[in-house]
Amino acid sequence: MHAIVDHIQSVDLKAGEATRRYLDTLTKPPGSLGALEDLAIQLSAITGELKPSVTPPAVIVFAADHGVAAEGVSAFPQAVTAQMVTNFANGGAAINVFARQIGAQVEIVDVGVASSLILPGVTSAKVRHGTANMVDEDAMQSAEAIAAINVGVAGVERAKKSGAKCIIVGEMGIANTTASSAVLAVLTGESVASVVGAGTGINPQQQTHKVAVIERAIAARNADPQAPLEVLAKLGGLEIAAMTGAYLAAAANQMPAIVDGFIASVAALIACRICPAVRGYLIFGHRSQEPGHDVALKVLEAKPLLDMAMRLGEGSGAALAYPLLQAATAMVAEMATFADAGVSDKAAP
Ligand SMILES: Cc1cc2ncn([C@H]3O[C@H](COP(=O)(O)O)[C@@H](O)[C@H]3O)c2cc1C
Ligand SMILES: O=C(O)c1cccnc1
Repeated sequence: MHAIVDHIQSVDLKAGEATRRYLDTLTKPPGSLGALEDLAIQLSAITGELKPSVTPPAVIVFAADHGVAAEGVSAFPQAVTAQMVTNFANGGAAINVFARQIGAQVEIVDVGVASSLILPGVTSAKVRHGTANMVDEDAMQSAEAIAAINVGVAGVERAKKSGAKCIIVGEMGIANTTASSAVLAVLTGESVASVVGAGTGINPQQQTHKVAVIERAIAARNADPQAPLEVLAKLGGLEIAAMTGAYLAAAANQMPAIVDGFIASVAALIACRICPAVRGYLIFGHRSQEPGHDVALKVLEAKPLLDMAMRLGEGSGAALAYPLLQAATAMVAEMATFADAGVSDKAAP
């Protein structure tokens, strides 16, 4: 992990500025393409290029289980994680559909599913068979968290090698909104009640129980809020760690990463706490309905591209936002300038 962090440089603000100036030479009133222009500027800052390409994108879904599922914090049983991994491998999940729509390759990585099932089409990188129940003991050891981060780094490096120009990471792990809420509450100092939501669809009574479980775990683990790796190891998850590693690797390789919903944003926050320069490489795809997402977006000073009232995960909201990145790059690459098209520029005052 330390090796990858050493490779991360801040985004190239000069390249972004050059694109900002170029955008004003294109045949449109200055600034009229709004947030799409900001996106084009950010993509230039990330890649250092005036006319970068974000095609093809790659989707990597990290799957892992959570010991805290035993506390009854999800509407679904733990077995669903492994069952969904099979569904991903068969191409039947929402993320498979959206990935096909945007021409993305999909890699499914088992970084810590509890079951021992080995499936064709699933990359086996199991660090351990799910985390421990964070109410009783640390979710994982620091070395395991680092190993899971490295699984995420390796995933992005494989995607880059196969030609990917944009990274979308997703997750599957029953009870991972519980782990993410715990991590977020500790890292931000916000109350547990303000970050907890319904996840897969628990009722208000179950939600009160979920808050109590997280509060007990936070008190028992006593993680240092200034130590992101410690917070991740004690209260997080293996797939969350892998996503953190993926964002670090995207930044180290000057690749744009589209962040999905709540869980992805918590992983992104951990990456930014480990290395603040990562932030410039992140594009936030959508606003999830999970209430903690707004808290995470606020501390990351992020404005998501879409607001679709979604609360799925898997990378689904990031995949839906991807065509906007394509539009931003096509705008820069293909629009005529005032000079080229013989269109009169703004009248001099
Ligand atoms: C069939 C199914 C498919 C999913 N795909 C993503 N999630 C999402 O729901 C889970 C988090 O919610 P909680 O903390 O309440 O368990 C994660 O696996 C997340 O990716 C799913 C959940 C289910 C049930
Ligand atoms: O926004 C998310 O990432 C999310 C929300 C609910 C359940 N699973 C994921």
